Amino acid sequence: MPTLNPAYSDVIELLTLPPDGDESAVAAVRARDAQLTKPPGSLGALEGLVEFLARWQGRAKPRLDNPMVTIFAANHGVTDQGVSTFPRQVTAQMVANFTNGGAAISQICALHELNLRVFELALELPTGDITKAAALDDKMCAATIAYGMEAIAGKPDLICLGEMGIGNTTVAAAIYAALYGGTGADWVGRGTGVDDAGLARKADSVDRALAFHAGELDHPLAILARVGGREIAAMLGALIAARHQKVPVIVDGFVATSAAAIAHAINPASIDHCLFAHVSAESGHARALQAMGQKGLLDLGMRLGEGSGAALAAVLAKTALHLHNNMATFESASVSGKEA
Ligand SMILES: Cc1cc2ncn([C@H]3O[C@H](COP(=O)(O)O)[C@@H](O)[C@H]3O)c2cc1C
Ligand SMILES: O=C(O)c1cccnc1
Repeated sequence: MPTLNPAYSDVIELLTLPPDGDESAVAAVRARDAQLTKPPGSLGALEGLVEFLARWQGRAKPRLDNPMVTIFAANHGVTDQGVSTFPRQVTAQMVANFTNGGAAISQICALHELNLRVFELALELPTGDITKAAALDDKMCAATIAYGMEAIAGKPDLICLGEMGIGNTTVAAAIYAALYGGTGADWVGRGTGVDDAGLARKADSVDRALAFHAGELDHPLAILARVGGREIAAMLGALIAARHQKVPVIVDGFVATSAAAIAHAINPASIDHCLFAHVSAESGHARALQAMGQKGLLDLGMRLGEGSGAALAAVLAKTALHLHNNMATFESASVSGKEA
């Protein structure tokens, strides 16, 4: 890879040799699962969720005592190009709504006992408009990744990565186009609900951003700084720190996945501890997941962001773990096992 700003050397190091998953913990989970009063494999993906928790927590008996939904919030200069149906102030207003309990994610978390933490990233200071400037300089980008690493310090046993930032479906599309090729039209979707003219403005903004930064997009972290955003950098940091602290990660939709795409482009194995919660209705998400060799767990036609899809996947993980821990075994319930 080309020379990269030295500000990123720690990030590169942490992404280069991430710790492996714990296969003995997975074996222990499988051994217990085989004793539970159900036909083998009958809980399908729920069984895989328990294995996922065991592998990346490094625990034969995985726990979900402190599952955490994180929302990283930031503002984007590219909103000057008319790429969202909502004004930039909505980012801060929704942050207040998250804390006051009025947002969809607040209610999902309240109902299912998930901790919700919101991280505001200089909302009063939108990034540069990517059609004519870098979103962030490299130092700021590296510092924001570092901030994201700190954000998960409260010893969660699972984190869901979510975001809030008016305009951020445009910058996520720009990241995918820069990583995987294609034009803006291949990657943009309707976001908060833009009409056809808005969709065309989004595609054109991505194309102009790629043209403006041409020659500077030769490393995934340069792409993040040039055409990304603060919340995406912070989600990348959280994802990286989680791996090193044995915290499994559930990634939300189109925007959150762009942070994982940056890590994946540097080292595909660096996102092995990430589960992709769902396929967002934002067109482009399915394509991005495919480019990363990933599948979404759920397909609910959701296109909200704010970690909502990830939180619902966490609810399934909680259910799966509860079954794993509390179902009877063939022996304890005196149920006859499989015939040879
Ligand atoms: C009230 C409201 C609540 C939201 N919660 C998440 N988003 C989502 O929409 C935004 C991205 O879409 P775009 O690129 O079209 O601006 C992000 O903030 C995202 O999380 C919301 C958007 C709005 C308006
Ligand atoms: O899937 C997402 O992340 C998404 C879709 C639309 C708007 N905001 C976020």
